[in-house]
Amino acid sequence: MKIAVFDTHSYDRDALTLANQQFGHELHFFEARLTAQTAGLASGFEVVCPFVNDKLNAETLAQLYQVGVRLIALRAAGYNAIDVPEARRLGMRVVRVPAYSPHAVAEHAFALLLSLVRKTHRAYNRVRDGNFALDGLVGFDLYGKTVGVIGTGRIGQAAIGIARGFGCRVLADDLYPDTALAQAMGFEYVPREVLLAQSDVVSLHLPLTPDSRHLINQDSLHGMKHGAILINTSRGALVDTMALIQALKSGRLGGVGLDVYELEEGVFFQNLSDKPLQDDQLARLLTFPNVLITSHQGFLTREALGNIAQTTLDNVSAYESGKKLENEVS
Ligand SMILES: NC(=O)c1ccc[n+]([C@@H]2O[C@H](COP(=O)([O-])OP(=O)(O)OC[C@H]3O[C@@H](n4cnc5c(N)ncnc54)[C@H](O)[C@@H]3O)[C@@H](O)[C@H]2O)c1
Repeated sequence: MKIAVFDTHSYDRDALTLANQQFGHELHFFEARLTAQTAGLASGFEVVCPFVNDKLNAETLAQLYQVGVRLIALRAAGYNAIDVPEARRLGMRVVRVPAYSPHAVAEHAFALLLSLVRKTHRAYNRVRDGNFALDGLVGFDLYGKTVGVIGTGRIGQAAIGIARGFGCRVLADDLYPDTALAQAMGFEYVPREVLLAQSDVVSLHLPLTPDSRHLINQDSLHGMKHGAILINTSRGALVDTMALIQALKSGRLGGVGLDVYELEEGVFFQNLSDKPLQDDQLARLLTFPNVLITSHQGFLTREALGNIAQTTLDNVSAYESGKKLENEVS
């Protein structure tokens, strides 16, 4: 099938082109993000392939429908940027890649955590500047500490496995606790307030939904242990950024690792290095020495990119041959 791939970067093109040798679809790559303004580029395509921050709201969907698009093959897991009920109302189907490498994201969460705990992001710059002093670089052992994991799905479970490997006690919270899993992996489900109050590290691994928006807010931040570290590799809007900045200013939090950010759309995935940063909240976050931000790269491993490409093209082939769409968003 002819597929219009939006928001394409070199790593998407490489992975999709390689995987497509086995499928034989006709791939057209557009660098533009998919919006109401760019939806016209999909004219003549029955399938569009957007990425995680492409905003498929009612306006964009109407434009896509008008130019003949009938399948949205999202090459990501989280579909919070797509108005799925509206797509269904128009008669368009939405497929996604529910799992591609939970380890990629969980390992990235720990990359952020370990850097913050041992201050390697600061040590790296110091040593390169010829400063070999250690003052201000005192960290702490992860061994024996308590890690709180919110969301015990695929990525949460991978994160729990890593935390257990470090010798951490793990507390967890999920809408649907799996006690057999907890027993097998050696962790404990507790009410969220208890998790926040007892954890030295809190890591978020749940989807963004109307219920989970600003789950970490002024109240929950006050309920966290003094000096705790917060890691968010899930979705930016799980955290109220203004409240986070206040908690950092007051010194309550020991560190924050973010791979996602509430207002990342239009900033993350772009090279804006020759322009003044327009987002004052992001600029403020970047001033804290104990904040480490990456630009939504949790998924960016060779394994994950290969799996994303494979499942995306497989989803399109299933649609083309009228098979059941296993990865349809309902
Ligand atoms: N940084 C990245 O590159 C990247 C890549 C992939 C996924 N993600 C994010 O990670 C999230 C988790 O992915 P996953 O594959 O583990 O998903 P999953 O569906 O396997 O697990 C999510 C878990 O969260 C739980 N949950 C849902 N709402 C909750 C709530 N309000 N409170 C407590 N628990 C709740 C669910 O019951 C489920 O167990 C995705 O939704 C996505 O936003 C980020």
